[in-house]
Amino acid sequence: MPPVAAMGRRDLCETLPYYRSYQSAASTSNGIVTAFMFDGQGHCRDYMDSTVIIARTGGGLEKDVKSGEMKTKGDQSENALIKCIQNGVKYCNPVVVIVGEGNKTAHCKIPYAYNVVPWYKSTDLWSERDGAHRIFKFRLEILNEGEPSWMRPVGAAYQFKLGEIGEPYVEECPGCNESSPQMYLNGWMCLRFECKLFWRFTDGSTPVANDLKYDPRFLKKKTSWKISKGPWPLKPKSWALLEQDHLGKDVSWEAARGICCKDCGMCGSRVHWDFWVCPNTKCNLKLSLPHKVIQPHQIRDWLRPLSSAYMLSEDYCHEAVDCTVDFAYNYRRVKFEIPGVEGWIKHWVANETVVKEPGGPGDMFVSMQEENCYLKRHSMPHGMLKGESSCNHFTANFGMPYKFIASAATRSFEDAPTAVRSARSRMNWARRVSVGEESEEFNEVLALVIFSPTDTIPQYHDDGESSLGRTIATLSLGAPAEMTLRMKPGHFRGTNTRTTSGQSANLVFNDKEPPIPLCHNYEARKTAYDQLQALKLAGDLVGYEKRKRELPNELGISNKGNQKPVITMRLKYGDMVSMHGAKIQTYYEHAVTPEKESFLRFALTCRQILSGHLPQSEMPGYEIGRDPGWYDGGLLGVPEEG
Ligand SMILES: O=C(O)CCC(=O)C(=O)O
Ligand SMILES: [Fe+2]
Repeated sequence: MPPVAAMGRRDLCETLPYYRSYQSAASTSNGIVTAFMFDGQGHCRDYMDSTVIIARTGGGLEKDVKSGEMKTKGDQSENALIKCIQNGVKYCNPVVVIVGEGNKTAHCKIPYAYNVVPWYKSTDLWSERDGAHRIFKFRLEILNEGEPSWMRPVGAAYQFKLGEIGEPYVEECPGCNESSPQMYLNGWMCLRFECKLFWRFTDGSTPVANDLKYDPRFLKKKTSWKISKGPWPLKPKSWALLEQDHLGKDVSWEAARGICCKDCGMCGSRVHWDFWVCPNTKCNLKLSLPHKVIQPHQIRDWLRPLSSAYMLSEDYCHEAVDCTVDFAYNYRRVKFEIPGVEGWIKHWVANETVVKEPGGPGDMFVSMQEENCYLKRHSMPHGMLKGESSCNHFTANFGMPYKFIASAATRSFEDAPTAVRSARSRMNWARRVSVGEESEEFNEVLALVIFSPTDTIPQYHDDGESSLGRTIATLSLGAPAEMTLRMKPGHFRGTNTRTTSGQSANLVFNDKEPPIPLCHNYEARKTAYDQLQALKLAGDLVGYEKRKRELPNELGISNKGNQKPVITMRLKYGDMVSMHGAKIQTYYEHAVTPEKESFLRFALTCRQILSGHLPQSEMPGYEIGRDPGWYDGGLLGVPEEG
């Protein structure tokens, strides 16, 4: 059995530090290749046994229309991968090999979707011809022949040991005066692409591709390296399981990714926030993941100390956005109104009185770390990779089901951690004081963990759909993050059509909603929109469709480029953002990016899910009662002024 294996690409790439390549076969960084994957159809002269591999480098292939096979498209160039292989030969850097179940070259049983074979030496890199084109080939040789390998066929005929057949035959090229080994039994030839005698036998003839047979002296040569061990254990120790000497490291994205089972070697992504289960059903090892609780004061920015006065706003917005500020209940409230969009966005900047109140954001942050929050990376059904795919961020949903999470994974408020219940109550209070007592109560809370600035989580999205009420509120706990709002591409540019050519002739004018101020070419699009509506009203549907196709060209509408954010809010510990008005979600989208790597941030977002819109099959099996919460932010003393 392989020392390390995986059932899917996500599990593999999230677990192995030496294999982080989701698409290409080689995993490279900083001029080195750390691992090669051999999966699928190889090249006709590819070779693989338990000690030697010969392959062509990937790239430069295209699908043959007739046979469906991948064929060489043009000359391969000396790209970054070639440099990495050259470096491997030059600096004696060993590489790991991963054999996929689709491999057609290995003559052994391939147990799992992906299987790790211990270290190899990169020994040779040379050029050949494939039809009229140049290709690169390389040879790998096992680093430690004495180590048992799962690739060795049991009971197979005798296999020559490396070096047993003798040294390869070496000849000096009369064209370039360079010496090189004979690679094919058919005869010696110079395999330096630059040489005028490249790809020719000494009698001047050129090889017949399918007749070429490797010279066993070259194939089974033993390359002398002074090392016989790879630099790292093949089964990596996960960051999540190590003693942490640096607070917050156990919640870094690197620690959150995946774990290699210490018992069976199966790689598995970390799907649950607080535990890990081996995906190998014959093993099922379950590990609880240690976490050192981060106290609120440990992530405060000492350049921005908290006090019981009103804290600063570090927000900014487009000059056309109407921005007003008021001070209430210990919050500086910055209200943004976007031209043409009914509703508002309000940033509630919290002070120390709020953050430190008993049961307040400080205690909630600790509760989210100490209590069972059921946080999980939910699966993405239409992933492109082999095996399971999932979102990068950990979420948990409580109360009514919400679009991002299957109803089966939603839990009742009775099951929710204290922080989730008090967040609901706190945000219901904020809703009552800013929208009105009679507004619909929040009946759903989505908890979300964000910790890596490289992963803007969630990516630009809106929080609106027909089953949602008009108000959304979110509470930030932990490290600061930046929330940005921008107009959706289709509304900003005036077309939803995507064309690969980017030609405006193929685009269709977007008239689902009228254009609004701040969109591209507003005035002209508004006039065009009114004309289109008039055609529709007059029943001229042919004219209407024709105009929809003519307008993008006339108005210079393209489907390229992204629009800039119109509102940027720096969300700090205990801050809330409320958004009121359905059209904000129709026209605008938002994203939240954490600022500091490795430091934890939770967002608790409340929504009103209108039950009438959910099919009976998606209704939860529990009652969602009224919020029993008592929270009243008005009971806290406010800063004294004057
Ligand atoms: O991270 C946040 O503060 C907001 C998260 C969000 O946009 C959402 O849950 O829909
Ligand atoms: Fe959102």
